Amino acid sequence: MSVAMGGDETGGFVGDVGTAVSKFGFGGEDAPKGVLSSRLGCVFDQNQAYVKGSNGVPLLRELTAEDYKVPDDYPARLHTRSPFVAPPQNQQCVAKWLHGDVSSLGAARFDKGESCVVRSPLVDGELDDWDTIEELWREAFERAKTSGAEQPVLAATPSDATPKHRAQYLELLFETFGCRAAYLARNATLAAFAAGRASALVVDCGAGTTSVVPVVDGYVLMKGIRTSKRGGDHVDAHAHELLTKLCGGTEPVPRAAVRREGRKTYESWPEAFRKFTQRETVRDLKESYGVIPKKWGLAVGLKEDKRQFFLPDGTIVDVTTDLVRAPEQLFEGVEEEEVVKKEEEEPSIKVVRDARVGQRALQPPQIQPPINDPVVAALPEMVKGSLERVDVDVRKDLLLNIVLSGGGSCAPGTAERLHSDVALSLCAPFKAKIVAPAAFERKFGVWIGGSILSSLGSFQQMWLSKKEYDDDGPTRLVEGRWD
Ligand SMILES: Nc1ncnc2c1ncn2[C@@H]1O[C@H](COP(=O)(O)OP(=O)(O)OP(=O)(O)O)[C@@H](O)[C@H]1O
Repeated sequence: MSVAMGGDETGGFVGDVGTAVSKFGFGGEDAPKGVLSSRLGCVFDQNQAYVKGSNGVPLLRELTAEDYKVPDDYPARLHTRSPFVAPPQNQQCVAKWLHGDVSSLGAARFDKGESCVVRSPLVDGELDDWDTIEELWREAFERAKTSGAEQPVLAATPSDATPKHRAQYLELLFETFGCRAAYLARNATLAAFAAGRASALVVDCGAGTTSVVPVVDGYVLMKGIRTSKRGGDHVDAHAHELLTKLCGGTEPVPRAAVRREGRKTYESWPEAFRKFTQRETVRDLKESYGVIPKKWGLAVGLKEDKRQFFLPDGTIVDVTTDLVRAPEQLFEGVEEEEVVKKEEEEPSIKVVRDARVGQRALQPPQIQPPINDPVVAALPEMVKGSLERVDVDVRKDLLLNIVLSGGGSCAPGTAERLHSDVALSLCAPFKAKIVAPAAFERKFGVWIGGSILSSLGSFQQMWLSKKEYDDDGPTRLVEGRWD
């Protein structure tokens, strides 16, 4: 039995936890009330850890040297998955979460000889760190002065979230937060709703990943999902490299180090934390200077007021066109073996985008490799690959409704470039239309879609009640109802 909510009770509390930014607020409103950084500083209790007891129940015990052993896959993770400090093997007790300016707060900890790791709720687009997800919801409820018991809660999940992760999400909402009613919606469906469409091909450029997701009549066509690890974080890493070269090989000094007089401890910060703080400067630069040429191969001019950039320590950098074009990385595909080569011998990276687009324009459509294949595909290729996986009948409609969503799609020129490259790679008589909402709506599109959905009168019977949860359990509910 579903909970029917009527009258003033429509709306609920809506949350979209992202890799870099989490958005929370009340359904029915135009914008999220709270926009929180998803990257949280985490200070562990130095002496205690949770370990699994024989019956699976978490036990608290003193840490041993064994717990601090760096996992075997540490360097690989550092490079390919997350730029942050890896926690010890066993899960330690969190002594304190740091919200807000994690760089400064973390730096202060290091000054005092304490440690701080930075954690993110998603890794490679997958819900990964449930402690961080819980903490973000807790903080959001507190700031909004509400709770799961007071009103229904709608949570946005990645479009390709697995049933296991969706069941875990339900457990979190019903058991940890005592929700009386909840609903899980997929990101792409919500972004399409926000753009006023029930059917669309949603191109979501987030921080951790970029995905292309076909949505038809409000349902995600799972087989058509294409995901790439090239998101805003990847662009930041690329811009970081270019900026360091421009500074003569010296890494930019992070703001947190400048504020802390003389930056005495800066060099001794752990490598991963230093990178995290440096990326903030790079992100500022990318968001205020970054552009994508409207057509492939087009030159980019530097505006008079955007030829120089002030680093936090006062150094002035002469900006280059390569640097402002960093967001163009989303349109470039690279073979994974070549990425590996790049680590060993610097200039061997080969961009395959131009070759591919040029050839594909003359060739009939080809069968694409499977979803999440080892190729880091360029955005237009992902669009094409996604369309090739869905029914021929819906392709035309999807092509006329390519909806841009996510903060990473806000770089000027993204919509025009996508249109140009998609037209070039399609070689079919189809026309493509890009729906590019205003930057604000792109950044918060998923949340806005959740806000619209949760306040529709016809949606109120869709909430899942606590009784249903208790009767069926999360796994059965997820399988039977949402997947
Ligand atoms: N004007 C801009 N130009 C380029 N990138 C931008 C701009 N504004 C924001 N971004 C980038 O968008 C990303 C954040 O977008 P968004 O909030 O959609 O991601 P997220 O939801 O946290 O990540 P994900 O969807 O991968 O989980 C960051 O990488 C940010 O730097």
